[in-house]
Formats: sequence, C-alpha cells, structure tokens
Amino acid sequence: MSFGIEAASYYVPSLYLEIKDLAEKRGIEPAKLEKGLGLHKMGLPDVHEDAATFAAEALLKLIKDYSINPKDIARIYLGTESALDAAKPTASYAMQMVERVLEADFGERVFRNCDVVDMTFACVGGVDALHNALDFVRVNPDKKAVVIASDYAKYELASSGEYTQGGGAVSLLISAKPDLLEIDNHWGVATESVFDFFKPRRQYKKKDLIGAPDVYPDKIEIFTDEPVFDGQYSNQCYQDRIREAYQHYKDVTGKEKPYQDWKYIVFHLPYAFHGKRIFTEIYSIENGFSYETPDQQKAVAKSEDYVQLINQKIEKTQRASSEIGNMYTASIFMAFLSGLQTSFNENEDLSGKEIGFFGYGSGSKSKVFAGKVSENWKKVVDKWNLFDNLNNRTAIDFETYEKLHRKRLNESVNAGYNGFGLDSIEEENPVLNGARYYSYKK
Ligand SMILES: CC(C)(COP(=O)([O-])OP(=O)([O-])OC[C@H]1O[C@@H](n2cnc3c(N)ncnc32)[C@H](O)[C@@H]1OP(=O)([O-])[O-])[C@@H](O)C(=O)NCCC(=O)NCCSC(=O)C[C@@](C)(O)CC(=O)[O-]
Repeated sequence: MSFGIEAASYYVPSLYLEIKDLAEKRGIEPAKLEKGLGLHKMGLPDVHEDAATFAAEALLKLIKDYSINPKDIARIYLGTESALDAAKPTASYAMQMVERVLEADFGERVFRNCDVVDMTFACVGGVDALHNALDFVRVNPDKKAVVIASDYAKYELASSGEYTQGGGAVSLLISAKPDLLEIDNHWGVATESVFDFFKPRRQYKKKDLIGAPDVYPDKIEIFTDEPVFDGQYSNQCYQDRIREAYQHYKDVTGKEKPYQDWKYIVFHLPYAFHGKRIFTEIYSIENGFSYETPDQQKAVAKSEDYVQLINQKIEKTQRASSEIGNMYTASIFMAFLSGLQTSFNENEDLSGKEIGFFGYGSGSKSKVFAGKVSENWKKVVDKWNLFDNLNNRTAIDFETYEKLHRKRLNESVNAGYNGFGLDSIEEENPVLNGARYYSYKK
C-alpha cells in the first residue's frame, strides 16, 4: 500500500509590490535582489487577510476543486508560525470559515468530528504537519487528512529581511490514494536549538506603548509578527541542518548519492535562489571534494557541472518563489507546485520520477524526505494554473505597501474582494476581547 499526496491547492494573496520599487526606495541595487537573490515580486496580504484567511481559502479550494466530501476529512493539521492567538489554533478559525461556506451543501458544523490542530516549528512546521498526517493515514488507511501550510512572512521595514517578505498557503490532501506523489516512509532529521530567527514574546514597558490601558502591569508581553534574526547566521544554520539531515537520510535509506536520482530537488525557499546557493556544500561532499574560502565556494557555484545541476533539478522549483517571496511553512510546498506546474506546462512526463525535499525551520530543524510522482499527477496539476493566477494579481505602490505594513489602512486596497476576510476584532466585550470575526464574500 502506498501513501502520500492525493490532491493539492494553494492560495496566494492578490496584492504584490515589484521588488525593483522596493530596491529603489531603499537604495539597494535592483540587480542584487533580482539577479543575486532571484526576487521579482513580493506577495502581500490585503487589510482583510491573515494566515487564517489564507488557510481557509486554500482549504476551500482543495475541497471544491477535487470534489472532496468534507466529512471524509478526519484531521486537519496546520503548519504555521503566524499564529493569531497563543491558545486558539489558527486552524480552528480557518475550519470554521470553511464550515460556514459548506453549510448549504453539507449542513452545520461539517468538521464536528474532525481533529484540528496547529503545528509550529518555524518554516518546517508544514513538513511536520505532513509527516504526522502521513503517520496518521498509515495507521488508518481508510481515512484522509488535510495538511495546510499558511503564513505571512513579515519583517521590519528597511531590514535585510524586508525584501524576502511574502505570504500565502498550500493545502494537501493526504491519503492511501496518492494521485500526485507517493511519499516514502524514510525521514532524515537534524535538530539543534539555536537563535538564528525567532519571534519572542517581547516585554515592553507600558509607557512605551501609546494608549496602553491602565489594567496592564508595568511590563506587558505582546506578540509581534516580526522576527528577531541574524541573516548570515541563519544561512549557516540552514546549511548545517540540511547537511546533517541529508546524512541521516542516507543512513536511514542506505542510499549513497540520493539526490542524483531526484528529478527535482525541492527546498524550503526563504527567497528564490537560496536552495541553489546553499546546496554547493552537499554537492561538494557528495562529489568527493571540499572548499575553504568564499571564493572557492563561488567557483563551485559557477562550475559547468553545478550550473547544469541547477538548470535540471532546481531552477523550475524557484519560479513561483521569485513571484511571491517567502511563504515560511508553505514555501517548500509552493516550490514543489512550481516544479510540477512548469513540467505540466512544458508537456513533460514526470510519472514515476523521484522528487527529493529539504525542509528547514529556524530554531532549528531540517527534514529530508522523498517521493515518487504518481501516474495520475496531471489530473491533479490540471486544476492549478499557478503562473496564470500569479499574473492576475494587483500591483501596489510603495506608499500603499508601507501603510499596509504599518497597519495604517482602514479599508482593503481591493475593497471589492471575493472570499474570506477579517471583519473585526472584539474590543468592547471583555470576555471576548481579541476574538476575531470573519465572513465570506461571494
Ligand atoms: C537572506 C539574507 C541573509 C540575504 O542577505 P543579503 O545580505 O541581502 O544578501 P547576500 O549578501 O547574502 O547575497 C546577495 C547575493 O547577491 C549577489 N549580488 C550583489 N549585488 C549584485 C549585483 N549588482 N548583481 C548581481 N548579483 C549581485 C551577491 O553576489 C550574492 O550572491 P552570491 O554570489 O553570494 O550567490 C537576508 O535577506 C536576510 O537576512 N533574510 C531573512 C532571513 C533569511 O531569509 N534567512 C535564510 C535562511 S534561514 C530560513 O530559511 C528560515 C526562515 C527565514 O525562512 C524562517 C523560518 O524558518 O521560519
């Protein structure tokens, strides 16, 4: 019996900022961002959007596009690091939004008996959700689970992370009928606790917070959606963890050079070119040589053989990331969709081809795993139209972007939007303080 991904969907917010507009305003050479890091556009949530609406959109689309009976979904595992609440899972918000839309066809509370939960480990939380969903269906082969990875990657204005921002969600139906990808039960794992990128509950003095009500103690804890990070150190941690997890994967599988058999090497992409920049180390180890200096590393990156490897195994998986930016938990799955959509558009047959994955989450953990593309894959990909949809988004100017970022816009940029949106956050009723209310516009 085989297990894996039966169907997949995604949601990308409809607004974007051209990277060259950001570069110009921040005094950065556009070529550094476009040719150095592979960035073209940055996907951004509108005023009414957040990680819960992204997740709800991706879940509803999955159910509708593949005519899934929602009552057949036994679990919904949501990988996210953009939690809206420290106790109530974002998955519970997303699930309820979708339940209400499905009410007309399936009756009230269609997910009443569904086991719904969030999983958090920075960007690898979506892979953790997938791993656990697969374990669940392996034990219960007659059941189906949904994995959603949903995030808004937000950094401080003018920081070195700003140009890597992005957001959106990917949803996957996991079952014993893997029409898209059969996933092997071999996992390479590497973990080390580090501070490369994290989102602490920072303490602020009340006097620093304009308008803080008197009921708070002198120091209060608040959540922030912007991380504390050290960019170059995070690159190093990523490189170290994927090397260790890949070695573990080789130990577990007994394979000597697994990536050489992979049609695509799919990475967690914090920005489009990250995978190809970081993979030189594993490539060198596997090919029996090493480098010491940055110049030697660059020589490897530019070598004919390595460039060929990028063109064959990585480049197509980068394309969506260049148009969206970091999607945190969803990035690795979007890279997978990008590769498959490109092959589909180019009429390539992927049936039976093996695909390898390098997940990474700051803080830090990597998971390496692989799967085989199923014979029915085209039927699944047929629903995506990924690049057409990315071309249909709305560009915003830099001033609007800054206002959105600072939460200074009261109305959605796309005021006539369709779909899920946040209506309000409770402020009046003390026993509901902070509750979020959403609705669906047809
Ligand atoms: C990602 C960094 C570190 C990049 O940091 P940076 O300082 O902007 O860029 P850089 O100096 O590392 O690289 C610039 C590249 O552009 C090239 N360049 C320069 N000028 C030109 C030019 N004129 N024309 C053409 N190319 C040019 C330059 O040569 C170089 O390419 P290389 O040759 O080294 O491959 C930064 O944006 C950052 O701090 N981002 C936030 C953290 C991050 O994304 N870290 C990545 C690894 S950790 C991770 O993936 C986890 C994460 C972040 O997703 C979070 C989670 O797990 O939850």
